[in-house]
Amino acid sequence: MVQKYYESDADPRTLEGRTIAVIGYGSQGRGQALNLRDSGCRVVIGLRPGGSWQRASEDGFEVYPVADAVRRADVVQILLPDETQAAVYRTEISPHLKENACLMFSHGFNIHYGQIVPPPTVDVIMVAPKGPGHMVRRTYEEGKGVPALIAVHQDYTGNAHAIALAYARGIGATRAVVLETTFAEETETDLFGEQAVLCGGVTSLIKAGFETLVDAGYAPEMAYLEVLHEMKLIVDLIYEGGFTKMRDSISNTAQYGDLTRGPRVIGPETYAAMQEILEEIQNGEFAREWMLENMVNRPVFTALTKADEEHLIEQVGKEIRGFMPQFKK
Ligand SMILES: NC(=O)c1ccc[n+]([C@@H]2O[C@H](COP(=O)([O-])OP(=O)(O)OC[C@H]3O[C@@H](n4cnc5c(N)ncnc54)[C@H](O)[C@@H]3O)[C@@H](O)[C@H]2O)c1
Ligand SMILES: CC(C)(O)[C@@H](O)C(=O)O
Ligand SMILES: [Mg+2]
Ligand SMILES: [Mg+2]
Repeated sequence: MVQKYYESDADPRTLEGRTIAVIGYGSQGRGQALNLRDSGCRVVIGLRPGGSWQRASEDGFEVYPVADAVRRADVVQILLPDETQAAVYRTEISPHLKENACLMFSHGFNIHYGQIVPPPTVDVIMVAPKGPGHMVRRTYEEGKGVPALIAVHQDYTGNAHAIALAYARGIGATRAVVLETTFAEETETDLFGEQAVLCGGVTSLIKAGFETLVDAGYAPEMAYLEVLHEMKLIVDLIYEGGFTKMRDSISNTAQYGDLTRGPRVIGPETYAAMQEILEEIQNGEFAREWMLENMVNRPVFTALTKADEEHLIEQVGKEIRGFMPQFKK
């Protein structure tokens, strides 16, 4: 069984007197930094001038160029985009890391695929929230937490595990649950989850349902409510109580259709595709493709993003959400 940790397993005193430099102030950087500060930790932010700098200052943080933040820090949490971490690490982080410092990640990509090789004189750990950064913050503000994974890649000081647990507590994760893992397991399962199920799988499923209804002559607004808007309401029930709770809430007609038709949509072809996607992650092919895509200025990433932004479902969604009070800021 996987090792699980809760609030009482983490000692917040482990981080007392230590300065945490959060490098990057985007989705995870902002969420984690604000939670850590509210949990009593000393946090500074490392950034390049521009974009997020002003936001971090407005939120009341001391913001420094990356190298200066690293020089001040006992714990360096790298929350830059995965594809820029190695370059920034080489030029602005590695030369300034203190001996005995703790280098941290929220995703194992750069360590697992050998893009960053830290010196032996630092701890290397991961605290990876299992949720988007905005939810890491929102859930903490509600007094709850988003679960996280922790892993130790290198334990130079003998303190690496205690720091990971204390950090996980600082961002609110021990209010939910923290699981022990390895960099390899986190990297491979995280990439698989986002590609095949959470992001790639779900958006492709929604799009396929929407296009099928619209192509058959049904109103796009109807199709939107049916396959996108209601998705959240159904998933909320699954989230709260598994398939059983969701099926308790839907009609018997829906449940019979679910049980008999679902496997026709996600059939052997999908299982085979999932297997292939997992193998590309395990053998490094996806990582290589993503790194090369970045070297040539991301033509595929940009074109596919634009095509989806222009999809009818996005236009209809924007209009429909505009009428609904729950989406008004
Ligand atoms: N987005 C998520 O919810 C999520 C969830 C779990 C793990 N992660 C991991 O967290 C890490 C951060 O991802 P993110 O989605 O929060 O990133 P992001 O793109 O939202 O934010 C990146 C931040 O880094 C800054 N930045 C970019 N290039 C920089 C440079 N050269 N120098 C200095 N600052 C620079 C940006 O201004 C921004 O503040 C990644 O390892 C990712 O895999 C993300
Ligand atoms: C939020 C996700 C998808 O779970 C994360 O893994 C990411 O890469 O953004
Ligand atoms: Mg993830
Ligand atoms: Mg991910």
